[in-house]
Amino acid sequence: MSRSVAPSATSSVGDPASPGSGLVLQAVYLQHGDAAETVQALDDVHLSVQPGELAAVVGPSGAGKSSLLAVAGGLARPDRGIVTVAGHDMTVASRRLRTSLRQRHVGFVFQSGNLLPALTAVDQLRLAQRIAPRAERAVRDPYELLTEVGMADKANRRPDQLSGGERQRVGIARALVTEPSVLLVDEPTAALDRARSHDIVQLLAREAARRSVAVVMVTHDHDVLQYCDTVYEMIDGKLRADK
Ligand SMILES: Nc1ncnc2c1ncn2[C@@H]1O[C@H](COP(=O)(O)OP(=O)(O)OP(=O)(O)O)[C@@H](O)[C@H]1O
Repeated sequence: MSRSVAPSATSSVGDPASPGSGLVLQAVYLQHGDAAETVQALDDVHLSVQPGELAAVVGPSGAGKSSLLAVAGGLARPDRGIVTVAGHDMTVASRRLRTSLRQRHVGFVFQSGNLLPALTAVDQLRLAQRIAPRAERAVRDPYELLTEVGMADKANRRPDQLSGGERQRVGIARALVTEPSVLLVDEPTAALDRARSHDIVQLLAREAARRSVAVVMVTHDHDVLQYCDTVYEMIDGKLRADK
């Protein structure tokens, strides 16, 4: 199965908002810059990603994809609009409350895994558990998760003893260890060859479905879109759906 990205006529996409589950963005605007020069990074963005769904976002450099992830994860506050994660408002004024909501409900996976060099794979997961809010700490057995992502036999290796694809697997397991409702994934295949890229995105699709996590993946890799439930294209801050 292969999919192509065909922009729709409007920038309003996704199923109707369903507060209480997954990720919902409604009429979200975000500007960067100052009075002298401003960039409309997000321009009336609507998006709804259900639990268990893997949604891909493609688009040219500077289109607003990272801004979308930042707003979805509560790292940035939009100028206008609504962002909810598992029914929780991520646009709340207090930075402290946003941080707490992010720790409880959002997981991030970065381009290169973003692992700590000195820690073994299993310790990366243990540390994530330790710094999570109390309620999320003991929810998953790190070894069980590493087994699930195919890394059981390398649980005691440090990042420099792992391949790029293996580091990415550990990064995914680490993001899932606190059982987030939403997983935000930035270019997970950028450093991988074709076969490893397919493995990683298939793993994301499987984990999204198995754990009922709403996953948003930013990617330039059109080759892996076949594993995604939905594909969106971002251009000049506007999000459009794949037909
Ligand atoms: N802190 C900032 N100050 C000013 N402009 C910014 C800032 N951050 C991002 N921008 C601008 O906002 C727009 C969207 O940037 P963003 O990083 O979201 O794009 P992107 O689609 O993720 O790009 P890439 O694929 O290159 O990572 C770009 O025009 C960028 O130059």
